[in-house]
Amino acid sequence: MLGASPSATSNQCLSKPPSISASPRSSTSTAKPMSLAQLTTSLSIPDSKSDHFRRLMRALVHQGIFSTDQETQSSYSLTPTSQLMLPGNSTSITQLLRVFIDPTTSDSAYVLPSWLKSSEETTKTPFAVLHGHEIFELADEKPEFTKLYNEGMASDAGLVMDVVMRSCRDVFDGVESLVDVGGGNGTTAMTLKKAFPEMKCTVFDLQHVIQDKMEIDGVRFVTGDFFQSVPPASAALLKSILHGWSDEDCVKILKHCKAAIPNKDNGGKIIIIDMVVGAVTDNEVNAIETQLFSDLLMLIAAKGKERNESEWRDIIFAAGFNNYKITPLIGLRSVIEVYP
Ligand SMILES: C[S@@+](CC[C@H](N)C(=O)[O-])C[C@H]1O[C@@H](n2cnc3c(N)ncnc32)[C@H](O)[C@@H]1O
Ligand SMILES: O=c1cc(-c2ccc(O)cc2)oc2c(O)c(O)ccc12
Repeated sequence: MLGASPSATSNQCLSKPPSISASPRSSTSTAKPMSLAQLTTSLSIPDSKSDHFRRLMRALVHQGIFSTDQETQSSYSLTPTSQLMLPGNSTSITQLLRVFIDPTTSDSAYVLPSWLKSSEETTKTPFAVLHGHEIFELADEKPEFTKLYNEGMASDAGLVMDVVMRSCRDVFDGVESLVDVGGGNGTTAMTLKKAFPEMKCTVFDLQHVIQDKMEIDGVRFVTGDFFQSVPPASAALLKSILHGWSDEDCVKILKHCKAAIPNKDNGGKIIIIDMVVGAVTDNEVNAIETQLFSDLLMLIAAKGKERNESEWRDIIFAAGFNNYKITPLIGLRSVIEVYP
């Protein structure tokens, strides 16, 4: 077990959560329903396959990806879920879904049965058993997958930061400078810089992600390894980082973040955006099921796990922090503010 458990606060900040369906900013989100014939024509599906396609649509309607009029079932409309897959808007998560279904990711699942039975494979993920490298070590061998992965994470950042900015932006009030630890291509930091122009924002990530970027739209880019050190700032942001690492690794990363921010008397804080298993807003159908499937993705593709509050508390206090506050967001994620 990791450390003792001082007091902590849990908070549901979303008395009036923003609706996901109101989120995508695209003219097509008000698209008219389409008949089966219109769909097959626009997708170049021949008449001979029309009934096969209807069966696919029937399953997708059942899944909530599309809706149809109950009586005639003759036309199909977008749902809030499919609106999140529309191309060309900042909250589209199509690229993230492409990461999940890419064989580089999904084929790792087939390694799980033999991996579970083997006592030798505890240091490598099923992903690494299949590919010979962990996901962040593939840049040289599979540059197209690494590009897709980084774009997928950026698309996730577009959606999640839209929700954060509309429901919890006060989390960032008064933060003079912020380092986005493992900040990817800078989507999150650029959203923050737009919302808080006075904030000094730094994106910190591995060399193959930062490449030769120095500064974009006032956001600074710095290459490094969060297992060595983290650049100093008033606040350190960890979005979708810690779920990818073991408890021991998380404690190391958090300790480096603690060293990078001001101490208790000078207002430093860590802002974690990740899942807290079980912490979901009231209006979420199947949210916990989706969190548990995300945990299985971490099982095959990373050394981490999706954590419940008690597991978060253990690593936060083991890294020497004194308090934390959890704010569940609409969707699957929470914001965890962590104080020295
Ligand atoms: C799951 S992605 C999250 C990206 C971004 N925070 C977001 O939510 O869109 C993890 C990020 O951590 C970076 N990363 C992995 N290992 C790292 C290390 N040792 N030091 C710095 N960054 C690292 C990856 O390159 C990647 O950009
Ligand atoms: O393969 C992944 C996927 C993620 C991921 C999934 C869904 C999201 O909304 C955000 C991120 O994160 C990963 C990660 O943090 C890691 O260390 C390895 C693999 C993945």
